[in-house]
Amino acid sequence: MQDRAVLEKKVPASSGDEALITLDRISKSYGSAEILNKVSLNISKGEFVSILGPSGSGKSTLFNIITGLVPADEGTLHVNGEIGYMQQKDLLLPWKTVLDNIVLPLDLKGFDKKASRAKADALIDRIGLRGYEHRYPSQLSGGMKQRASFLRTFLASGEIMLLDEPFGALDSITKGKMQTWLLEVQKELGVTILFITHDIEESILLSDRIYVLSSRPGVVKEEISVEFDRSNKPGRLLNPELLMMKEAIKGLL
Ligand SMILES: Nc1ncnc2c1ncn2[C@@H]1O[C@H](COP(=O)(O)OP(=O)(O)OP(=O)(O)O)[C@@H](O)[C@H]1O
Repeated sequence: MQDRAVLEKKVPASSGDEALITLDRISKSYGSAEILNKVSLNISKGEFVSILGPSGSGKSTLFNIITGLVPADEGTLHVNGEIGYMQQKDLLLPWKTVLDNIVLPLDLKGFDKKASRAKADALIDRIGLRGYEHRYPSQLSGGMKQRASFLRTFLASGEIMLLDEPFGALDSITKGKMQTWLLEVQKELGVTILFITHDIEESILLSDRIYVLSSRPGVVKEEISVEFDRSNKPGRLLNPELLMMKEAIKGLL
């Protein structure tokens, strides 16, 4: 008999490099289409891990399984902490102000409105939106909207963030700025990030580890550790070993 996927939630531990998410041989099909085949991966506290794969390799399906939105057919899943899921689009509500959008999940959970707003306000400077908190999403640039969406996800979850191609729709200059910003903010807030991308360079720039997923069905082809200085972003991309890594990853996809 096949194992059913199990979602197990435990109380998060305060320290150590324990695994926050562990997937063991997760498989998923839609009808006769096999989307994921025995995908195993893990992410420990404080890590930045990317799932890199071509369009249609099942990356978003994997996130939907981790968050419990979609059941897996086979395999086991352990989640140790609160997960926040930021999807490709910012999904800000156009009729609410930036601040009201950011605190929306807290309002929905029934938290004290004043306290939630104070909590968000304390982080508005950090996401570079001071002066914009009472504006509407249509008055913000693409990068600003993604930063607002990031803070909303962070406040709602706080510990493990699943980011599904958050910079996919941004121009390359804004994307570069957002990548630098994300690394800084991850360090400051101490969050663990699982990140979806189909951009090889982006995965090398941001990640501690990369899982390379093949297409049809999604299979983990390689797990790569990126052991380079992440504080020096431009230097990272010019590092000859990283250029070789980029070429090697290209060969896998
Ligand atoms: N609910 C569903 N029913 C049927 N097929 C689905 C469903 N959700 C996803 N699929 C199919 O599963 C495959 C993988 O989709 P998924 O969105 O997970 O890939 P992805 O790697 O995230 O792609 P992209 O990079 O384009 O977002 C696609 O072929 C998609 O059409």
